[in-house]
Amino acid sequence: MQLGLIGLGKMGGNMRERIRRAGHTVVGYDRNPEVSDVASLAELVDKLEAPRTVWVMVPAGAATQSVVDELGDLLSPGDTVVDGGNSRWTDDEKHAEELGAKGIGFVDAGVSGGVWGLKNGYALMVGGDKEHVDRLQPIFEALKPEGPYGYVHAGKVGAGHFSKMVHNGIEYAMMQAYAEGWELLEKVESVDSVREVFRSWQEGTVIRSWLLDLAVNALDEDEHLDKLKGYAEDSGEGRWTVEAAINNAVPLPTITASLFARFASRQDDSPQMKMIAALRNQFGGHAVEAKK
Ligand SMILES: O=C(O)[C@H](O)[C@@H](O)[C@H](O)[C@H](O)COP(=O)(O)O
Repeated sequence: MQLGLIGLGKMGGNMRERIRRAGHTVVGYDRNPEVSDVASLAELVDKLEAPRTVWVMVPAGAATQSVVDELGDLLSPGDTVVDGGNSRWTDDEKHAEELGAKGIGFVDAGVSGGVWGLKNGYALMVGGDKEHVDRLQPIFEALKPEGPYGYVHAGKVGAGHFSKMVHNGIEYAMMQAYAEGWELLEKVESVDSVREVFRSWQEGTVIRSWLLDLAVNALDEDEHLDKLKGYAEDSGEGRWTVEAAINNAVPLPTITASLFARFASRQDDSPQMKMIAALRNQFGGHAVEAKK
């Protein structure tokens, strides 16, 4: 099958390789000419036979919107666009409507696997109409892991990205739980090597997981994580998970706390703890530490 693939960064570049290894033809476009197969989106569209399928793998938000807009002008009725980025699910309905008005199909695909996807495959959570999703089956087969799972047609447009968003919310909470356990173990003198405790958990325990394996990898590289600053960014999906929970009145205390822990990591000196120190001092005369 032929596929146009837009965005050849860490994810898209490896996906092009995995799809090619499965015997398909991929025409890739990236703003960086060194990795791009064609010079423009128009050339990419020209190189594909109708009905075309074009997979968008660029950052969520404005970048994805601008590519979808351009594709809406370049593609023809009967073609299909797939958004495989970490887009907000509410953008999917908009994109499906905008493209649908021109007779172009739209599929949203949540893609998980990170930099390991080329080797292990990418887990895919897909949303869209069956006719559009079915057309993409050969590509989904090429990308997904080899086992029986790792792919789901989760529902209508938006369901793929909504599922991936919740996956990422769970990812935040699991990482936070391992991180908290690690910090506590590091604190006590009775444990000789936290790394070896983590390693022992990789087999037989209730909490074994790929994230745990990756934590052991990280500790093998830097046993006490001395080389890192305790600072974590977020790309949006944790926030959207919490927003969706509020909109649906679903309690998500753990995922919400793990998102807020990242915000706290970006503060060198906590403004709210200043207020707490000030109030303890006001009502109880408790000592405060002066800023140096
Ligand atoms: O399943 C995955 O492969 C990851 O979740 C992937 O999608 C990415 O690493 C996250 O988007 C990072 O998200 P944050 O920047 O929000 O931690």
